[in-house]
Amino acid sequence: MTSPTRVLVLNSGSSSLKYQLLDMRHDRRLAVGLVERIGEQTSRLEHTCVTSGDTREQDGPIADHDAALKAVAEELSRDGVGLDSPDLAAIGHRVVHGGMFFTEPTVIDDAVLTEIERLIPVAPLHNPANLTGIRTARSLRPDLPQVAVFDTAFHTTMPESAARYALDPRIADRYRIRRYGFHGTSHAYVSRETARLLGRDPADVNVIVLHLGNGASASAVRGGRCVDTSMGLTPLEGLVMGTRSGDLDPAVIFHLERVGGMSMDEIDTLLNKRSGLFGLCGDNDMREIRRRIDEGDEAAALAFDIYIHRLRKYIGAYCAVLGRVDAVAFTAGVGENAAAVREAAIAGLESMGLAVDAGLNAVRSREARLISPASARVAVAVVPTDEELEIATQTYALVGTGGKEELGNTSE
Ligand SMILES: Nc1ncnc2c1ncn2[C@@H]1O[C@H](COP(=O)(O)OP(=O)(O)O)[C@@H](O)[C@H]1O
Ligand SMILES: CC(=O)OP(=O)(O)O
Ligand SMILES: [Mg+2]
Repeated sequence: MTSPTRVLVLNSGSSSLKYQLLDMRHDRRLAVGLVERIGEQTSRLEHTCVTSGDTREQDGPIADHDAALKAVAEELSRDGVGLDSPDLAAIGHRVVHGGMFFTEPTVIDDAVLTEIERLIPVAPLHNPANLTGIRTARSLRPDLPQVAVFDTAFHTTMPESAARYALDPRIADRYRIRRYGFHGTSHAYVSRETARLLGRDPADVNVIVLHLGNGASASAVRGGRCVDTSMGLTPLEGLVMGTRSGDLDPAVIFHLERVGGMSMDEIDTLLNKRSGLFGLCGDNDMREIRRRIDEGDEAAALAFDIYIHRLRKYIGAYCAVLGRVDAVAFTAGVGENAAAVREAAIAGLESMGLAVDAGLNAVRSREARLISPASARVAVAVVPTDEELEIATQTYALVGTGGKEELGNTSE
């Protein structure tokens, strides 16, 4: 019997589940989909069978990630590519926090699950959802290798000068407090694709990657290795995000507790879920914010300005960290789609070799593309991320043909 060549990738977010089924041997996507607003009354599943081009939608409450994955499994079965298929080689899971321990994609066993669980306090929005996805997938196919691909892994190359906070190392080490960074799968993929777009070897290229989704982070990548990134111990540090504050004076927390009378849990919820763009203006979707700005809404305009100001500070900082910058790459929901964000982030930076061509910036496309004028010293690019493809590639490299025997896989 020929070896199975398909990989199912699960990217569980705090309230969403994105998934893709890929055939790695033939380099083909078979199915893609998304479950949104998990846990609310208005959940929605959108499933596309790529081979037939059919899209099916399902509206109605989906209680948790367990129910979401079971609904996805049913959709895949309807297309004849269910989880019971002998063609499935593995399931690859995005796991947000891998701490110090996981620097590589890892086949999941009970010990790995325990370690991911132990990291919940430093990724409270993400690791619980990732764990539910893994447990449900294991219950549906206990015989199949399940692989964890960690958001933190790409950032483990950061030098100590960037990874450490200015804290007494005895305290930092005891509590494993350091800057881990997140969205690493995306930063790795996008920095490599940017080099490819420039027709250069990733080892020779220095890139600033701006991953601007609901969560947002920037990274400085020198020759394919991360040397700094904006998220820290948890995904709260750095840029202004959809609902997260990003950087603030840590004394704000003391002040809210001592003067505002808030509990630590209330402050945690405030900073993670009710801050950022949402906290500033009541909306976390950049499309809605731009629409409100066009109607003259001042709160939306100020939220946009604060978002852009922080982003520009990180671009400047990472120019200094890298010394020589070859490209700035915009990616994820906002970075790929919001031309106004890209324009405002780069405006007036000609002295740093950065500029955006208005015509190129206005083009809408799913392809990686340059948006800087031909004369610019530094390339500015839009490079769509594909965390699922990257997770599938890493998963298949670990358990696909060759690795299978070693793992003692008995899926046939
Ligand atoms: N056409 C668009 N214009 C501006 N912003 C967009 C557009 N499409 C999506 N976005 C932004 O992208 C965000 C989602 O990005 P995404 O990378 O999918 O985030 P996540 O993976 O964190 O859920 C939305 O909240 C919205 O702000
Ligand atoms: C780590 C993180 O912030 O992830 P997301 O953008 O999916 O919330
Ligand atoms: Mg994302």
